[in-house]
Parts: sequence; structure tokens; C-alpha cells
Amino acid sequence: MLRIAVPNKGTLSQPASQMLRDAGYRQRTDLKDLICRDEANNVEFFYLRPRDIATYVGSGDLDLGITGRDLLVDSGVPAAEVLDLSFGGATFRWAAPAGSITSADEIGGKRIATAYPGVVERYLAEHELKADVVRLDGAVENAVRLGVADLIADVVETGATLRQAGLVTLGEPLLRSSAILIGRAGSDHAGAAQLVRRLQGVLVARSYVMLAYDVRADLLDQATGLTPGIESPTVSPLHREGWVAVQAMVPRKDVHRVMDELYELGARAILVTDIANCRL
Ligand SMILES: Nc1ncnc2c1ncn2[C@@H]1O[C@H](COP(=O)(O)OP(=O)(O)OP(=O)(O)O)[C@@H](O)[C@H]1O
Ligand SMILES: O=P(O)(O)OC[C@H]1O[C@H](OP(=O)(O)OP(=O)(O)O)[C@H](O)[C@@H]1O
Ligand SMILES: [Mg+2]
Repeated sequence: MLRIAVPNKGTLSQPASQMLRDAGYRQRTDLKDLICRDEANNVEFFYLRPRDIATYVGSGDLDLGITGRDLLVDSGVPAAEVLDLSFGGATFRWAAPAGSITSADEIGGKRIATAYPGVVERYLAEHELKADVVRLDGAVENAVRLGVADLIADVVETGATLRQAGLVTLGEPLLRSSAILIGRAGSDHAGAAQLVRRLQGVLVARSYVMLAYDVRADLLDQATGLTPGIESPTVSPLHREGWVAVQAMVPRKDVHRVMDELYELGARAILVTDIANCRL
């Protein structure tokens, strides 16, 4: 049975379970449950703190896990990133009171508060800097105001928490994070490839829509230039002489622009439908 770690709490927990549900797996119905067996798919899910997930996967006790890229880096565990799951996006950044430190070059010798000491120490080592890392569990934005640090390194999503604490970001992000599927380097559990394919199907279904329209046959080349699809668009004859029906997958973010352009070209009966899932 394939054994998979899923965040039990926090930002990544609910979207991770939803993605697995969308991929056809059974998920816990009670948020207090820590294990859920999906007999039909021969998979067992273990709900764990996202920070601990790399440890279980790295040791080989669990086959795969969903965690954040920043948490994987922080753990220092040599687990491999298998798939970017495109949710839980955030940057990991330096921040300090406005005007106090103006460049990331100035962090040497300073006191840095963070809940991600592994990420910070990796950066310091790579840049041959020495600094005093103050490890905190959360609410790190308070650390400067309370005098335990000169700057912080923390997860920034909207930036609202930083603004409220009177802090501004400093330099480029240390890393860009999102939820990822991790596995042990070199492991090849039989069921893992199927799970990865299912999650890839969900990712494609979320980022593409199916577009169908009718267009005059002499405009087909221009129309399919706007909707090339992934492999190639499907073109079928219409009962109406000189017209064809076209079907193609289109990136969801582009669909309104593409529909406008098709309409201006002369296409009609332009219909968009969601894709529930797919295997490409
Ligand atoms: N707004 C956000 N706040 C915190 N973490 C976020 C945010 N957006 C994405 N993440 C990602 O979620 C992961 C952290 O999840 P974790 O459960 O450890 O903390 P949390 O969501 O802040 O919950 P809690 O603070 O209650 O433990 C990291 O990979 C982080 O990059
Ligand atoms: O950029 P924003 O959208 O404001 O989000 C980022 C903030 O949210 C998280 O804090 P959380 O509420 O999880 O509290 P914590 O510090 O105790 O983890 C994170 O640690 C940042 O503080
Ligand atoms: Mg938090």
C-alpha cells in the first residue's frame, strides 16, 4: 500500500486534501483523524505537521508527501521534489523596520529572527555571511519591536502582516515557495507513478478549459492559430456547407481574450466548458 503524508493543519492542509479528492482519492471527513485508508486505490494517508513531512519521507517511512518547498529546504532532508502542486504560493523574505537596514548585504553581524533557521543558515553559508539566528515558532514580525532581533526572515504572501508590524521587505526573496509533492530520491514505489499522473491531471484540468466554436472553413487556419490546443485542435464537419466545428484546450487565464478574438474573426457558438480531469 502506498503511504502518503498530508498536512494536518495550516495553510496547505485544506487545499492538499481537496487536490487529492479531485484526483479521486478518499480523504478524512473528520479534521481530527490522523490516518485515512483508501482501500479502493490501495493508498493510506497520514496527516502530519507540514514541517515534519520531509522527515518521514526522507527516512523512507512514508513514500510521498505534500509540503512546502520552504519547509523542505528548512528541514535539510535530502527528499526530492516530484511535482509542483501550484497552490500555497508564497515568498520567503528578509524584512526590517523601514530605513534601518536598506540592503541584504548589510545582514552580516545582525540578529535575524525566523521560524525557518535552516533556510536562513543555508543563505548565510552560500553568501559567506555570519549572523545571529534567533529561532522562533511564529508571530516572528513582533521580534524586532520586542528587541530580540534587528530583522526577520519569514513567509510573505500578501505582505499585510509585515505592513501591520511596520516592516518592509529587503532585497530579493531567499526563495519562492509553493506546495510540492516530495518523494525519496531513487524510490520507485509501483503506485507512486499513478498518483503523480492523477495529480498532473488535476493540475491540467485546473489551468485549462475546453473551448468549442463554429467557424467558416476558409478562416480555419487563422482560428486554430488562436487555439492550437495541446496536441492539435479537433476539427469536425458541420451540416452547414463551408463551416466547421473546432474543439481545443485553452489556458484558463487566456480564455476571454481568445473568445473575443475568435468572435471578431467571425467564429460563432463559442462555448467554454470546465475540464473535470484528464490524462494527456
Ligand atoms: N500566508 C501564509 N502564511 C503561512 N504559510 C503560508 C502562507 N501561504 C503559503 N504558506 C506556506 O505554508 C507552509 C507553512 O505551513 P504551516 O502549516 O507550517 O504554517 P501556517 O500555515 O502558517 O500554520 P500555523 O502557523 O498555524 O502553524 C509553508 O510552505 C508556507 O510557504
Ligand atoms: O503576507 P501575509 O499574507 O500577511 O502572510 C504571511 C504571514 O502569515 C503567516 O503567519 P501566521 O498567521 O500563520 O502566524 P504564525 O506567524 O504564528 O505562523 C506567516 O508566518 C506570515 O506571518
Ligand atoms: Mg504560520
